[in-house]
Amino acid sequence: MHIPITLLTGFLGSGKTTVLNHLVRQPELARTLVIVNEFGEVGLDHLLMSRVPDDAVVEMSSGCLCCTVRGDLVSTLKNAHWRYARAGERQFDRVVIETTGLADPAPILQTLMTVGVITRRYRLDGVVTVVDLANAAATLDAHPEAVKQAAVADRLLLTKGDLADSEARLGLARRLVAINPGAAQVPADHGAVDPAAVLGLGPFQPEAKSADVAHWLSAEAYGAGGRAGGAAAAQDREHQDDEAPDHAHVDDAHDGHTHHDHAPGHDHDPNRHDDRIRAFCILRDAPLAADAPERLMQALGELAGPDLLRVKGMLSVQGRAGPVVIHGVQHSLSKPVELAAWPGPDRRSRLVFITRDIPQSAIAARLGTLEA
Ligand SMILES: Nc1nc2c(ncn2[C@@H]2O[C@H](COP(=O)(O)OP(=O)(O)OP(=O)(O)O)[C@@H](O)[C@H]2O)c(=O)[nH]1
Repeated sequence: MHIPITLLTGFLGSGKTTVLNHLVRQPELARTLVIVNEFGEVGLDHLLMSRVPDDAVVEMSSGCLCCTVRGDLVSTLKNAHWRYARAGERQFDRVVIETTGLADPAPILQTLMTVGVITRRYRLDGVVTVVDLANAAATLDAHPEAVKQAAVADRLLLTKGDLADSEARLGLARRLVAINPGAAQVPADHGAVDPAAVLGLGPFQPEAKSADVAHWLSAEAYGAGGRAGGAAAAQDREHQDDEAPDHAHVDDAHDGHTHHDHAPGHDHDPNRHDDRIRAFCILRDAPLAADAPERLMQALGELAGPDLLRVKGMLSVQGRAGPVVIHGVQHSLSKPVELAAWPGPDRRSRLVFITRDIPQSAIAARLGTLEA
């Protein structure tokens, strides 16, 4: 069984360590290997995590995780089996990696998704991005990496709500919806968050209920929900060029804080990095041709690069009982995997994209006809 890895990323000083300190005290994370990237000489995070058993923390001080220590990350994960074992038995069942603030998450994700010694034993469970409500607006304006961190997230944890007024909180929630409509926004005041809100986010868990796959895809948050199949639904939808989506996909199951934000269009400042971000869903009503997954992966391979921030898809393919699931981050694409069952009656193929500067029309043209 593959060991799930959660990537905890977020803006500088946003509260990642505070979140992690809370999480590692929860019983659900009792058998978790925490890998912390330290930057500079003072192992502050390590001190803050003093209650984590020493052998569960790997401190890597050789530099920024995204650029210089991927080799360390690979060897740490490769060796973890025997290094964190007692009497020959591995002492952890999951991994959380905390990245340095403002690290570009893409190279780390690429490492986790594509390096053979990792993918043989581990699977990426989810990307959790911590967003500091007090400072995020300025951070998003100043740092394209911050926008990227929000765009690749499966879940957004909102910290420092106590330091932001309600207008600022709402404005930021809307802005994050525009960047990443599928990622639920969960408050994490002073790091307090339900482990269920950050674990089990991936689509490939054997024990997962099939409904979780739909949750993972969140196509409805991209404007693809609530419509029956049929010819009228066959057209592609793009909501993002000029408008923010209709509603935030906010995870109210785990935290009890529900915001159903209705997001109008956002201001258009050409200097804002997030104005280059587009989020859209491409739908296909009819089952796709048997070779569509391969053709799709080839087309996505040509599109893959720094501007393909995130793609997730659930495909209906002729001759397959369950949906075929794909996903990718920038340069890295997962292999298509067939799931045992559909999560519900909606059997349309759905592909959700978050891109930078790539319009839906360009993607649709590249994908071409995938139907039989
Ligand atoms: N008021 C308030 N402060 C918070 C909250 N969450 C975290 N903090 C504080 O924010 C500061 C930064 O938190 P850290 O957890 O160190 O942030 P980090 O993201 O790990 O920081 P770097 O690793 O340096 O990027 C600390 O002083 C925390 O106590 C919150 O919800 N409210």
